[in-house]
Amino acid sequence: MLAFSRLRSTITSSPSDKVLTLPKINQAVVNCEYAVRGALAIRAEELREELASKRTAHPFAKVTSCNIGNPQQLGQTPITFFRQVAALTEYPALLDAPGVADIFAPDAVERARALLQAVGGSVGAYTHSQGIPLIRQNVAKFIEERDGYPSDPDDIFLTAGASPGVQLILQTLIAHEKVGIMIPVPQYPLYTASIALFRGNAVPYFLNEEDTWGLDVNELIRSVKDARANGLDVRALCVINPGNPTGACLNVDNMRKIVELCHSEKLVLLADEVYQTNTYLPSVPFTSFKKVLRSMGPEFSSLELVSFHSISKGMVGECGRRGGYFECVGVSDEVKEMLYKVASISLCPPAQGQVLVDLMVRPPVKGDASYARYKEEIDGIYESLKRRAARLAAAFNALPGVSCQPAQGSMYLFPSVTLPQKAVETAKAQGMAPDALYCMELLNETGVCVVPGSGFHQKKGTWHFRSTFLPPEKEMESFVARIKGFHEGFLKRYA
Ligand SMILES: Cc1ncc(COP(=O)(O)O)c(CN[C@@H]2CONC2=O)c1O
Repeated sequence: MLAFSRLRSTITSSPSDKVLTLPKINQAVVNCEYAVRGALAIRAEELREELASKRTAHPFAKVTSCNIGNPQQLGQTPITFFRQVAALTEYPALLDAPGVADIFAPDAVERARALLQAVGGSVGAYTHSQGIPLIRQNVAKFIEERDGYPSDPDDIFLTAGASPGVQLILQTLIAHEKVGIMIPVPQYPLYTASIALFRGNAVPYFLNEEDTWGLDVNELIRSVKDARANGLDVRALCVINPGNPTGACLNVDNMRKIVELCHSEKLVLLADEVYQTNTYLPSVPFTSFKKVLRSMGPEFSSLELVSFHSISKGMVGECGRRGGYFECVGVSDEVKEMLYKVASISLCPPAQGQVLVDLMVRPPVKGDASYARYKEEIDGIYESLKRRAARLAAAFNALPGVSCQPAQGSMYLFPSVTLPQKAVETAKAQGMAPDALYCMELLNETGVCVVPGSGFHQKKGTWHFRSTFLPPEKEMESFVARIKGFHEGFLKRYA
């Protein structure tokens, strides 16, 4: 992939001949930013190309992408049952081929037949724009069994990952340029990028690092009142639980207060719950906002809640397949029809992504032929994530000037780093954030790609970086040693 800077320099015709020039295109496109795949990721790709072509020597043999929660890029094995079903739906001739039983489990063959029937015979066909009805029914059943409250398949929209679902809701909410959407700081930049793209206003509320990145409802009240006092039409509150980049998990009492606030301030609650199975502390298990909302009784039933989920995270990690859903409750039928209309412009979410959503919400159960292997694989990935989270947090905390909250959930650590004044000044002279300088030098020296905290927004005067804890366990010690060596060298260089 050509880095954008190099690509731009190859265009030779004069800008006046062109329509597609930066000054002329939609400035919302120019202004939006998505740090997870920003300058660091572009540089990482350049380094990958240089290593592959052996054009340039580097003090490392490979680039380790810890900038993105992409488990299978770092060696995580896909779940066997999921891939067996996907393979059979992709090539139905296998279903009746001789010897099929020697390779595929009987319940995989059975599920593939059922899914092929549900998609009308081929995963190559367009599906219903809201998603295959059978799969939406299974999602609703999953939600009911998880929460203990009814879920309606007509409230479920299957999507090409959670991202397009989030963007559809934000686009629908941002009716004019004074609309405000409350987002956590630090936040996952899908939100700030999309709000900018749709010309809305990000209304920050600050998470409390000293309280393991807790969400103080008084800060929410301050945020919404300040924004409204400044003339913004604040319409929604986005909560990421478990958090990205912080990994923080909300407790039920905190969630009840958030629901009460949304109800009293007439805010749509956007609950991003893509990491709902990535929780590592028994003291803070995952509870959905849907369950909390319904448990609070009919007084709150009018609250508009949109909850997002994805096949990209958890122990599934099927990011590239593009599957997910959102459930919208308390939303009027006429607005749901508008959501359907916009969804239908893109025709349908990927059929194979929908297949994986079905498998995620309806995995093998006790007594199924594939259950033992499925459980062993899921538990193995889960326990390994827990160990890696703890190991890397301890390694970061052992670095001078670094403080890292434990990962209660998700796939990331977000340590704060105290940077020498000389580094701060050097960064500013180079027109970059100090933590971006730190991350770029880390990448160039070790091949480890992380994301600077400035890409997630952070409290003024603090510097952070976000790293996944996804490197394979067998590489973790060398990974930690590389970061430790760099960090000590960086402090010496800028002492
Ligand atoms: C909180 C959150 N919401 C939504 C998404 C979108 O996921 P899908 O569109 O794939 O369903 C992500 C992806 N996480 C990004 C991608 O990897 N690292 C990140 O921070 C996320 O972290």
